[in-house]
Amino acid sequence: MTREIKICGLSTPETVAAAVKAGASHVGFVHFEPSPRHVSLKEAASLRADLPGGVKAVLLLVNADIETTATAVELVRPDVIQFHGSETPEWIALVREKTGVEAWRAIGVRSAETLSKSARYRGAVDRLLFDAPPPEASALPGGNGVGFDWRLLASHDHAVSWGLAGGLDPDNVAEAIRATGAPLVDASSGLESAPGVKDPARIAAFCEAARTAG
Ligand SMILES: O=C(O)c1ccccc1N[C@@H]1O[C@H](COP(=O)(O)O)[C@@H](O)[C@H]1O
Repeated sequence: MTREIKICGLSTPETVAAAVKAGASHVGFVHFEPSPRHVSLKEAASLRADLPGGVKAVLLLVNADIETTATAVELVRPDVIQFHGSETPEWIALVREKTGVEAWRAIGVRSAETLSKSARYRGAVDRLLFDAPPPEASALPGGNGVGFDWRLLASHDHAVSWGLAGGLDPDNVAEAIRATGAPLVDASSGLESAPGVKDPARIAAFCEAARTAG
């Protein structure tokens, strides 16, 4: 299987270049002010403009309103919007219909029930991204560097294209792939030397480990 690799929370041309060089299929830009990885729409547009054709730009939004979403699509021209808040299937389907942009919805996986309930996004999204639920004390709905019980995914009958996120790093991504069969893996904080500061060596190691996982 050709496995896709998303490197998220990039904020500099150097780290975007490192992700591209390492073989990422997707690079992600977080537009959410409380995040240490937040980039303005102007910054995201500039980073996106330098991407080579084969690498997809993912813009991460959290419960953005209609104006912000429309401006974001117009300025950044993302290939994908990653909805990482409490966006409903109806809202996402509407945005997708109006913009034509591929839509992913992050789901914080607490239990097998969460997974079965995520089927309500079928038809509204192009991909579900299974992530850990945020720890109680966190101000962020994602990007917390925590994982969840991958065994839940191994026994789940996927009705929608999907990917795996949540606490992935160069040391655990191969095991995560073996445990879940994830067709796409996504990492952010596990590739940093400090919050919001991506480490090119960790990006390269993550991509290599994901590519060569058995
Ligand atoms: O990265 C953030 O700051 C962030 C903020 C708000 C929502 C999601 C966020 N990150 C995304 O969460 C997943 C998992 O991240 P991690 O690897 O556990 O750090 C990934 O898609 C991040 O881009």
